[in-house]
Amino acid sequence: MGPSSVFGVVHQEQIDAIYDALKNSHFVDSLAGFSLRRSLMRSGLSKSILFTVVDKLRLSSGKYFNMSAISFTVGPKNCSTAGADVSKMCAAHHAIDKHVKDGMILGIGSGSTIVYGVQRLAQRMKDENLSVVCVPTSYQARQLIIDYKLTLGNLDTNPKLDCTIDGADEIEVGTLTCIKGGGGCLTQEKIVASCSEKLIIVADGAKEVNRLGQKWKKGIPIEVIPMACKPIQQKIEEKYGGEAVLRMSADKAGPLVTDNGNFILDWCFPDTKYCWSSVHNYFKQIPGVVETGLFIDMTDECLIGDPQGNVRLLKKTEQTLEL
Ligand SMILES: O=C[C@H](O)[C@H](O)[C@H](O)COP(=O)(O)O
Repeated sequence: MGPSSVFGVVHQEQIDAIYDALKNSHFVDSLAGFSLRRSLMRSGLSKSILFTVVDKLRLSSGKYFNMSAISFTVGPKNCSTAGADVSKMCAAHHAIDKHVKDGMILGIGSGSTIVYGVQRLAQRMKDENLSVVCVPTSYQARQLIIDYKLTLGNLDTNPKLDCTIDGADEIEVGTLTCIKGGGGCLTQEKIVASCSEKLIIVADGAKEVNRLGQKWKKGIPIEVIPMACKPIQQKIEEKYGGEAVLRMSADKAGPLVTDNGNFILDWCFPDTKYCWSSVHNYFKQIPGVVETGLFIDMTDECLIGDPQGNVRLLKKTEQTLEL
């Protein structure tokens, strides 16, 4: 156990891990500004850890840091997540800096990575007095837009978007085909992306694979109308094998209900050699299937962050296989 501070017990190992992950990162330069107190309210970390890390960063760089960005960098109990979250943050910051321009209609994706993007956008809006309309892809995204006082749009008033920035669960290098929906959001994400000039995916390196399914073992999310769930399950398993599992809610008894009032089947596929467009088309023609989490030929570029604060650009280099 580490030394005590006015805020309680300080866990030295956790502090060192967070500090090491942050100190050489390029985004440290962009962290100035937000009020310490407001940011602490959002933080999952203890005050002792946050204050100690920020003091170390402040001393080593002579800058004042945005605590909200730092507070989202690690989980409160497990500092091994620091690397992945620094990677997500760098990718999301880079995407906002590179793609967001004044006057834009921007789609805001869902998940944990996009939170960093919204934070960066809020900062840019303030610093540069930008005017950007944000169209959400989920209830979570809508709430983020409201919380960060961004301008909330929708597809009725803004049916054409300049760009959408979103996360992904797995990305196939070469084709940039993605699996999305691990957090239960996929249908609205796909609708908004389909209305956008560009779809930019932001992620950490753990999501990159040569073939879908190499790392993501939770299956392809498929949003279904609840009363059609059982027959859809059977049809999928008969056609392709594997198991289509009804996703259960973590905090309520029973199935997870999506933002659209539907269920999700996670199809855990037995192989990695599929023609994904055929699989997607087969699923889509089953009555009751609303959408699949396969994003094929939609992504324009992926920005992949690493724990050192570098961001790599992935472009599409291969055609998607067609039957
Ligand atoms: O349902 C969730 C969305 O498709 C997310 O964009 C995806 O799961 C990636 O989320 P995260 O950024 O948390 O890895």
